[in-house]
Amino acid sequence: MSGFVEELLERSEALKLVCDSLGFPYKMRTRRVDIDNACGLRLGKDLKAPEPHPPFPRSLRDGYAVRSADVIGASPSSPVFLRKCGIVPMGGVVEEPLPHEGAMQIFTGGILPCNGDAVVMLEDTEESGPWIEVRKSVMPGENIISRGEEIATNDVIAEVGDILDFKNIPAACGLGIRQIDVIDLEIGILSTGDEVVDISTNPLPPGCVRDVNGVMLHLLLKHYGFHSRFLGIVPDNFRRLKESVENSLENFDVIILSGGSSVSSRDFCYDVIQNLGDPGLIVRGINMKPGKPTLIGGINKEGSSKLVISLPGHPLSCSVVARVVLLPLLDMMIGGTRLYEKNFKIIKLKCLDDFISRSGVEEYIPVSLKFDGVVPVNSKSGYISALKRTAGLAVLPINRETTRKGEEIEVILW
Ligand SMILES: Nc1nc2c(c(=O)[nH]1)N[C@H]1C(S)=C(S)[C@@H](COP(=O)(O)OP(=O)(O)OC[C@H]3O[C@@H](n4cnc5c(N)ncnc54)[C@H](O)[C@@H]3O)O[C@H]1N2
Ligand code: MOO
Repeated sequence: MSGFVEELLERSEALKLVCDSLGFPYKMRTRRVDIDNACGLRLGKDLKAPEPHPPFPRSLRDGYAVRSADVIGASPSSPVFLRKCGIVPMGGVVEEPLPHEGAMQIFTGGILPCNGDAVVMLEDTEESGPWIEVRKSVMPGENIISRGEEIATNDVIAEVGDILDFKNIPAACGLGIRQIDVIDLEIGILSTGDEVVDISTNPLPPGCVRDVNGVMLHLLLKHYGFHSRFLGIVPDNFRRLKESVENSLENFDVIILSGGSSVSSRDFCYDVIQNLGDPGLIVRGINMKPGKPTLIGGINKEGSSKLVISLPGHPLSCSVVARVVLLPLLDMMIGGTRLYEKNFKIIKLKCLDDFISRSGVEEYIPVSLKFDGVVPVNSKSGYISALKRTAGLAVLPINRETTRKGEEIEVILW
């Protein structure tokens, strides 16, 4: 039994204390994967462009490559005549430079011939025998994209800790990258509680609950780019829990527990984390609602540190603490405060209803998103389906009571 907690840390104080105690950010292990298998993983090293993009100046239009100086002043009433001199083949290059007062036919995406610095669009021209009548002037660089204009060699196209997905993988592919170093972080999940049974249990014995938290944590981590392994359900027994956590720490960098973090005679997470070794328990309780019984600790072992975090058993509370405490810690572990701030985006939205809270504790209220603002989601910490109606969490600061309809509120999006 862990006894009652009088002094609770604020969430931000708790995060800082854990970072300092466990020496975040870590020098992370990485593993190399084919880019085809990288989606949904976290980048382990800054991804640098091996070549510029585009690697050559390309036309953005169908038309004629020209020297812009040759078509100064061209207009429908005063066209300029250029000599037609060949076609730029798609997927190939022309060796001959564009001569003075020459126009070379080019298609969208074609490589600009040497000496050409702009493209006149087809509709601003007329072909007449060996001549191209140009009816519009172009500026240098008009209708083209120059070599390296978007990405120069060695530009960082994604940073350590970024989730690899549809936003950055296509650019990496466009630059010829075939393999990517991703973060190699081993995360284990343990559910605790005599009443918690495997999700395959049917029918459910009276007094039992199927393990919602184990599944939720695994999927939530996956959604945010972390691979985890579910390690089973441990009964409310100090010796069994201690053994499970200690054995798991042999192979995992992070152990996430859920349940058994509160103050009853059946809650053993406190004692287990306290007895881990150095530093053991770092945070005992956070001044937030839900999430008060959150415990955070760790162990410094053979030059590397490991994190153990115990989340509240109630499923909705567990997911809220996972979002606002666990994920920030993982971000800080792999990429420091920079990555945490990048991923912990808070936006201000209009309340379409009153948000009732009490002063003295930071509250996180699940919200659903409407066209012009947010409304609180009707939920209790023991609910298991509230998340599906939840677009984010409204943050009611410690010193704030009710926020009224029409006022702005800060929201962390899922
Ligand atoms: N006297 C007090 N009682 C409670 C306090 C308190 O301050 N004083 N805090 C309450 C709060 S807040 C929370 S949150 C819970 C957290 O307690 P635990 O972390 O010890 O969680 P348990 O008691 O083990 O479980 C709570 C609840 O959640 C169910 N549960 C647990 N694990 C799972 C799982 N993997 N999947 C689905 N459901 C799970 C469990 O059966 C309980 O119903 O304590 C309050 N009490
Ligand atoms: O803190 Mo409990 O986590 O409010 O439901």
